[in-house]
Parts: sequence; C-alpha cells; structure tokens
Amino acid sequence: MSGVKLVYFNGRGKGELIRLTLTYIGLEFEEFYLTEKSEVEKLRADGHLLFQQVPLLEIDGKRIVQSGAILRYLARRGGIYGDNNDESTRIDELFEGSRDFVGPMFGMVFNPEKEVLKHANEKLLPRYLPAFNKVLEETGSGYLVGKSLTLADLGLIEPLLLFVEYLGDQVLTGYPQLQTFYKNMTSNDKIASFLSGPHRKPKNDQAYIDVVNRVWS
Ligand SMILES: N[C@@H](CCC(=O)N[C@@H](CS)C(=O)NCC(=O)O)C(=O)O
Repeated sequence: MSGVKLVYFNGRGKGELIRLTLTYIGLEFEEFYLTEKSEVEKLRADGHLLFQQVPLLEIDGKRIVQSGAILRYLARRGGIYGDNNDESTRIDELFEGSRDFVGPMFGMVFNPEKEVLKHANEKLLPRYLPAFNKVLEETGSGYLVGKSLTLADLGLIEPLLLFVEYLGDQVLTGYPQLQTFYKNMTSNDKIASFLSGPHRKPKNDQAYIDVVNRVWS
C-alpha cells in the first residue's frame, strides 16, 4: 500500500475525479468513507480540514484539501498538466469549464431526477457540448490540449460519463469529436480499469444521500 488515502464519502461528488486521476497516474490508494458526524468533527478538531470541508487527500505526509488543488497536484505529479505555462493555462480553462459542466449535477443530488435532467437539457448540455466539441475539432489530436491526455481530458470525461449514463449515448449525437473522444477515453486501459474497479461509485444512490444528510445536518 502506498500510504495514499482519500477521505470523502462513499459516493461520487467531488471525490470521483480524484479517484479517476489517482488511478490514471498509477497511484494506489485507500479510501476512508465518512459515515458519521463525529468523524467529521474529529477531523475538524484535529485541524485537518482547513476550510472544514472534504475531500482530503493524505499523501507523502501531506494533507491536501480543495479538490482543484488536489487534482492539480496529482496532474503535475503524473505529468498530465502540460509542458509549459501556456499549456497548463489552457488545461486550467478547460478543466474549470468541465467543473462548471458537472458541478451543478453534484449540487442537485437531492433533487428529483426529472428536475436534474431538465436543468441539464436546458442549461448544461447546450452550453458545454458544442464548446468542448469545437476545441477537439481545433486540436484534431483527440485530446483537448496538445497531443496527449491531460487533466482537462479527465475533467471532461466525468460529465460525459454522467450524461451518457442518465440520457444514453444519443446525448452526444451531432458532436462527432465528442463521440470519438468518449469512445477512446472509455476504452483507454487505465480509465476502463477505473470504471470497472472498486473505486468507481454508483450514480447518486440513496445510501450516499442518507450519509450526506446525516453528516451535514
Ligand atoms: N471547494 C471545495 C468544496 C468542497 C465541499 O463543498 N465539500 C463538501 C462535501 S462535497 C463539504 O465538505 N461540505 C461541508 C461544509 O461545507 O461545511 C472543494 O472543491 O474541495
């Protein structure tokens, strides 16, 4: 065991892309699932949660909070954060776009599915699918930045997986670059192993919702 530990819930939320990135860069990790309020209170009392929030990644004797900071740390460590400042900045732009694309879905975890999908269909999909498709068309490499996979690509596959899961792969109809991207990313060995492995969490299941309610109430 590498000693890498992710503290979060047994659900997707802000933990899922960290899990995918850890797997992609080849770092074995264990997970600590919060289930009780007392566990969060203890982490807070011990001063481990700078802003009183999770996810928290423990790695090489460090404790890192803020999902964006964790992901950039892992991306730099795994060599998937661009070769220079311009590339890293472009990765940031696209990565942040991917967070805006998927973020509202996390926030709506307690809403009825019908409402969530209405928001996705009216607001999220029309804005982000054409934009990401265009970027892929421009690079022509199959990746969002440069000629190899970066954090931006991992960021984008998360909402695509979610929306295909909710709405079927016809959600990508009319976006040929995204269709190819989806196919290539999901057949990538490391991503496929994550998707079929123990760290992949189910779509907003009731157990997760119950725990979040209990811990944050
Ligand atoms: N900006 C933070 C937000 C983290 C966040 O909102 N975490 C939630 C769980 S998903 C939390 O800890 N909420 C408790 C609180 O804010 O008091 C990040 O991206 O890590």
